[in-house]
Amino acid sequence: MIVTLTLNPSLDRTIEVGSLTRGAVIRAAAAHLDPGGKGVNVSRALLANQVPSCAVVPFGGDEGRRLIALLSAEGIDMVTVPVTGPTRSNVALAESDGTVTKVNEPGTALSAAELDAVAEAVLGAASSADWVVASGSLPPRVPADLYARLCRRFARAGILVAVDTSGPALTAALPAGPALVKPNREELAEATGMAITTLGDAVEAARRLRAMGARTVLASLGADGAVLVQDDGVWYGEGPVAEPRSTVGAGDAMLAGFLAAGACGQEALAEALAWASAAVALPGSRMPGPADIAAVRRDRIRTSTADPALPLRPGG
Ligand SMILES: Nc1ncnc2c1ncn2[C@@H]1O[C@H](COP(=O)(O)OP(=O)(O)O)[C@@H](O)[C@H]1O
Ligand SMILES: O=P(O)(O)OC[C@H]1O[C@](O)(COP(=O)(O)O)[C@@H](O)[C@@H]1O
Repeated sequence: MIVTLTLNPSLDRTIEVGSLTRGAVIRAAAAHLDPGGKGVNVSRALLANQVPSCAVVPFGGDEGRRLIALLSAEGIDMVTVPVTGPTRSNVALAESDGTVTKVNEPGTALSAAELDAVAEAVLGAASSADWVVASGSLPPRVPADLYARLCRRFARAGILVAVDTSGPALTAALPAGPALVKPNREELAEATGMAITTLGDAVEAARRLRAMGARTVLASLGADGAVLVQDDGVWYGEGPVAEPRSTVGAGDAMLAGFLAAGACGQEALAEALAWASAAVALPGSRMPGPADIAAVRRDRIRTSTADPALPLRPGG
């Protein structure tokens, strides 16, 4: 069973537009409201594919009640923790060329008592877990080493921890030896101080995260795919998507697919890419189900040992 912890969940509004012009009034082509936050999305993707998961979700205010209602409607198994501050809302502007601009609110601070209540909830839920996924940003004033403390606590219980976050929370978690980290290209560059312009740079940066303590690194590279670096090898893969609809949640779908496939080796990377490609073809942050994943052309998903010279798309 896979427990997810989302300390900073969100209501995710994805607004589809033709293209963005700053200062203009733009008529949206479509809009979607989804439950969100990275760990929540991992549980949503797992549920959509009948993989047992339990989401630990702090929630507050009318926004938080709306979030819980949306998750209940999807049938998510969850442990909810009421908190004082309102749950945040994030906005993603998805352009027709596949570009997504995200505006993520910081969220509201958790009191020490609320943080203890969340920790108790995740410790309780994790008693029968194989994995705990600590995913997403930390709310304001939550200590940056929180994920590190969870990693150490669960390591003592023999529970594997996956961390998907950024900035100081990621840097602080690495020495605690997380079993798996899932940085995107920007987070990989930020954590290592490297410029990531080729696949070789991504592999080297992932190797540096392993040297800092992570056991397995699944680094996602947007449209360029992903690279997997672990004890027994380095693999690269990509899953082209003919018409990208929304990339919001793609990384979370990737992480869910990787865990669902055993979190090790080339086959798990291929499955992760299939889940991510399926997510990108869906609107908003809708998580792909078996039919969406089956529709992904597996012949177009190529995994191989990494070619360091392969250039990545500019910017990324
Ligand atoms: N434009 C795209 N075309 C095809 N696949 C994509 C695209 N954007 C993202 N993906 C897939 O989703 C995965 C995660 O996307 P990425 O943006 O790297 O992570 P995150 O969502 O965590 O920031 C990528 O590794 C890739 O497999
Ligand atoms: O697009 P990604 O990186 O997979 O993350 C999707 C989720 O992350 C969020 O953007 C929140 O990210 P943060 O927790 O890092 O602020 C949610 O709005 C969304 O549900």
